[in-house]
Amino acid sequence: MWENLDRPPLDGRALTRALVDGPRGSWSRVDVVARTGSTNADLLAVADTAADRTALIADVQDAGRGRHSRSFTAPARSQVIVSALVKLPGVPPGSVGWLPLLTGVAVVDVLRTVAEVDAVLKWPNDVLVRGDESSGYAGGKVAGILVEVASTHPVVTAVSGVGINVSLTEAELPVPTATSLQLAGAAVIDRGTVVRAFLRAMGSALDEWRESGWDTAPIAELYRSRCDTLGRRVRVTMPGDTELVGVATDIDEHGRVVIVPESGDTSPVAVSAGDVTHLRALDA
Ligand SMILES: O=C(O)CCCC[C@@H]1SC[C@@H]2NC(=O)N[C@@H]21
Repeated sequence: MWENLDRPPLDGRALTRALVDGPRGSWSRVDVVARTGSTNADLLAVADTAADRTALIADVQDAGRGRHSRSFTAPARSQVIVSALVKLPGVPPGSVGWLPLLTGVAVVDVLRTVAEVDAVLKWPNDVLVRGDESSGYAGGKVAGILVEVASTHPVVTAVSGVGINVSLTEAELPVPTATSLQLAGAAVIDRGTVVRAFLRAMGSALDEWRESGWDTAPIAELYRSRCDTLGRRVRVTMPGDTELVGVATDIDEHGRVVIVPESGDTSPVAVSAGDVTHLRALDA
């Protein structure tokens, strides 16, 4: 299944032309490669010397990396695979954690406006398409984001990697809780169109963040209004496999999700890392 290259390739030249230089949200360099192991790993390897705003798009990725050391794989040419190397001179070290959330907002906005699907965020940065009872479509995770920090001195340098499921069929989904733009009935399932819109949106968001003097409050506001975790009953599995069940009430000023536990000590807990599962509300 993985070696089947029947799906159309990306037009690398057109992407580079459209994204390098020009107005707001542009990139210093955009490379499109036919095949690689991991676009995140490739950019991390050149992080010291590469320019700020270097993007790497892969037509096919063989060893994609996911959060918590998981793998991220799919059939050839069925996903948008893109990583962005950014340098954030003068950003307070504690604010770097907003980069994945800023990336998530850019992905959601592009999926809503270009693909016209009902995209939302599950904290911290899984992108879901909401289900639709009337059509029987169950929804699911359509995109994942992995931010890896290359260095913090002298300049914070990080790679933000995004994988979007574009044309996977039901049988090709890696897990039953995943979905793809095609399965969601998206208006656009052309990978070039989606990745181009994403890099423009991400570039503009980075411009605005830098111009604000790395103010995180506007990102927090954008993030909260797109975050489907808020107000829900959730289970959070934290590093070390400790679990917390309660209601997610806020995203705090550090980007942490605030949970009010439903049993034991019910004081709010701010969680900085973990896997969230959206649960059904308890019966009244
Ligand atoms: O959901 C997750 O666990 C995050 C997945 C992130 C996958 C992307 S695909 C482009 C970039 N290169 C990688 O190796 N990983 C990220």
